[in-house]
Amino acid sequence: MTPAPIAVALDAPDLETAAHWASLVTPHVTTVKVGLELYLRYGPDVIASVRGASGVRVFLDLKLHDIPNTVAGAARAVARLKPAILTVHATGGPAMIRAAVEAMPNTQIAAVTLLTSLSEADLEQVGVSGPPEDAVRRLSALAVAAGAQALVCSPREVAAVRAEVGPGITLITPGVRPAGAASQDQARVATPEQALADGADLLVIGRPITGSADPGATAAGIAAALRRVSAATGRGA
Ligand SMILES: O=c1ccn([C@@H]2O[C@H](COP(=O)(O)O)[C@@H](O)[C@H]2O)c(=O)[nH]1
Repeated sequence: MTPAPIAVALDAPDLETAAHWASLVTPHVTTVKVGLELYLRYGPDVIASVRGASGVRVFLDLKLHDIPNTVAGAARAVARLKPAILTVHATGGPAMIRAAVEAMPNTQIAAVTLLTSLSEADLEQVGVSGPPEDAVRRLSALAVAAGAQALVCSPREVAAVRAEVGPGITLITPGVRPAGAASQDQARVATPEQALADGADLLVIGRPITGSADPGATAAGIAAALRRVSAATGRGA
């Protein structure tokens, strides 16, 4: 069975757990994601541990956000780890995004638009007023113009972003929750089926898989649901 376009977020407290989750889900998904919790605790060695023998694609979600020179240096520092994807914040601006792109020619630089944990009210508090979709579209256009090959947005905005940037850009959506699952600290969410049908290329899913009794079986179940959407719509999977 072809693995589904899912990046499982390995937000684990220790390396053994992360590597175990990775081994359980890799038959069913294309990608595993290493974020701040694991990377800051274990450093670069974590990448080889989760990549394991399967050689699964690793998405390094460091969400870099600093002046261009510093981001370029940070990107060069992780380039040897050969992540498939590295995140930077779109609000770092075009020069910062371009610095990351130029520093990592063999990695997709994904610009995070607005964190999926932020509600419209939260966004208002940090000075982003109006529908989140408007700011997400604007940041997407800016990031793509600066060279980003991928964008991170919520599944609620993915159709609008696709309309904005066209077919050539990889759209990555965290904030994915199977029907009936708790949204936890995510604010702008949709189901895996909806995210794929609306144009997402890669669905980031963490706790609904890793917090389940059987992460391998849960990943397999979501992958099967995505294949059904794909068969019906011709999208992804
Ligand atoms: O806007 C964003 C950007 C990144 N993330 C990351 O995705 C996962 C989501 O995990 P869940 O357990 O499925 O909520 C997590 O690693 C975040 O750091 C995001 O959620 N939103």
